[in-house]
Formats: sequence, structure tokens, C-alpha cells
Amino acid sequence: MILYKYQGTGNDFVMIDNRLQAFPKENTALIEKLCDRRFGIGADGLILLENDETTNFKMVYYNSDGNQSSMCGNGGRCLVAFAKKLNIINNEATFIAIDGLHHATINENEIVSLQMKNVSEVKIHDNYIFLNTGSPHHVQFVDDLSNFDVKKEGAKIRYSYLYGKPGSNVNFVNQISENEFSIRTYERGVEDETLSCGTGATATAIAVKAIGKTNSNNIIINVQGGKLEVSFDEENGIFTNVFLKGPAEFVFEVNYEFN
Ligand SMILES: N[C@@H](CCC[C@H](N)C(=O)O)C(=O)O
Repeated sequence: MILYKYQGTGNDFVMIDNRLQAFPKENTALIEKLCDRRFGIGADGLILLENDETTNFKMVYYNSDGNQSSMCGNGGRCLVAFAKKLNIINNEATFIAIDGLHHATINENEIVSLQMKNVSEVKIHDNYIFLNTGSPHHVQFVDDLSNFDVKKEGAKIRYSYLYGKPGSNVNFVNQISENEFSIRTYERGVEDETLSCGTGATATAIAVKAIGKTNSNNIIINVQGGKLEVSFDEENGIFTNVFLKGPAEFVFEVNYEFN
């Protein structure tokens, strides 16, 4: 089977064209092995592109631990680029994912802009914010982001009483200017820091607006693997027309034999 590797600001994925349902998707150990950086191809997650009756395709997302999970923003952007490579779409797509319908466009520089779900609930606490942008996200400001132990502190929060068994992704944030922020993210299901998280960047942009750290509706989010842009409309605490924009790049393809 031909497997493809894509990355979006360093968040990397194994992509599989599963329109013929040939991939053994119940095989958690196989998915985990394919994502393993020593024994497999290596990735933060694995994504199946499948047929859908009413949209261009369906996205099925697995974390690198082999388990199916909630929405992946960077993965969704990479899947749109993959659908273009497979000639399923040209520069526009509508697809279905676990959190509902998504629209996306690809511009002349191959930058993918993906519409994310509307957000109507932002829980603001004394020193953190929690919201769901397709996946659950804890957002917390820290003083020295570069030297922060994201894996250790992220794991503490992810497994804390705050989020119980399902857990949460955890974003640590620093403000750079009125509309620019830097984040580092601990991802559940990878159980480590990743170089970028699209739903995390989206959650951070909405959170900083919700708590008044910015007046902008167009926010740059620096991640460890590059730059993402998040824009939205806001009315009475409801965030609509939420778009996540950034590069989504093909890395390589390989003919892989399962055993
Ligand atoms: N990397 C992703 C988020 C993937 C899902 C997450 N690990 C979870 O299980 O909640 C992104 O780009 O959004």
C-alpha cells in the first residue's frame, strides 16, 4: 500500500487513501507502529481519506498512540493538500470530519485555509482558559516560554483532576505584540510536545480575544514549526467564521508492506 507523509508547520502525519477500505483501521498496534519514529514511518498522527456521499471526502484521524481521536486542524489542512494531489479536488474542498462539516481553500502559494467549527463556550478561569475547537484545549500564559518544560508541565495538567479520563491538550502561551502570540503545545494521544497544533493555535487565538489580551480578529500564532494565522468573527462571545491558515506540505511517499 502506498503511504504518504505530510506536515503542516512541523505537525506530521501518515496519509492513506482509504477510498477502497483496504486499510485495517481497527489495528491500533499497526497505526501506532506506523507513527513510531524508530520502528515505523514516524508521525504525530495517521489520517485516512475516505469516501463520503455528500462532500468531497471524509477525514478519519488517529493520534500516534493508535487511537481514533477528535479533530486535528493541521491534519485537516494536510488532508486537503493530499486530496488535491489525488485529484479529488482542485483548490476548494468540503469534507466531513468527526466534529462536522469543513470548508477549505488552497491559495496560489499552496497555503491551506481551513474553516474550523464555531465556538460558543469559552471557560475563563483565574490562570487558564478552556475551550473546544474540535479538540479540547487548556490555554495558559507562562513567563519564559522558551525554557518551559512543556512535556512535564503539560502532562501534569493533561492528567489532572481538571480533565479526568478524556484529558485535554495543553497550550502554553506568550504574547509578542497586539496580534501575535507564541505557543508550545502538549498533545494528548502523542503524550509529548509537538511542533504545532492547529486546533491549539485556534483555541489560543480565541482565548486571547475572549480575555481581552487583543482586540484583533486576525491573530498570528508562532508555533515551534512555523507560523499559523487564525481569523474569526465574534459577537456576544460567539466565534464564527473561524479560519486556520498555514502551509501543508507533501514530504514523501513510500510503498509499505504490512506484516
Ligand atoms: N495536532 C492536532 C490535534 C490532534 C488531536 C489531539 N491530539 C487530541 O487528541 O485532542 C491539531 O493540529 O489540531
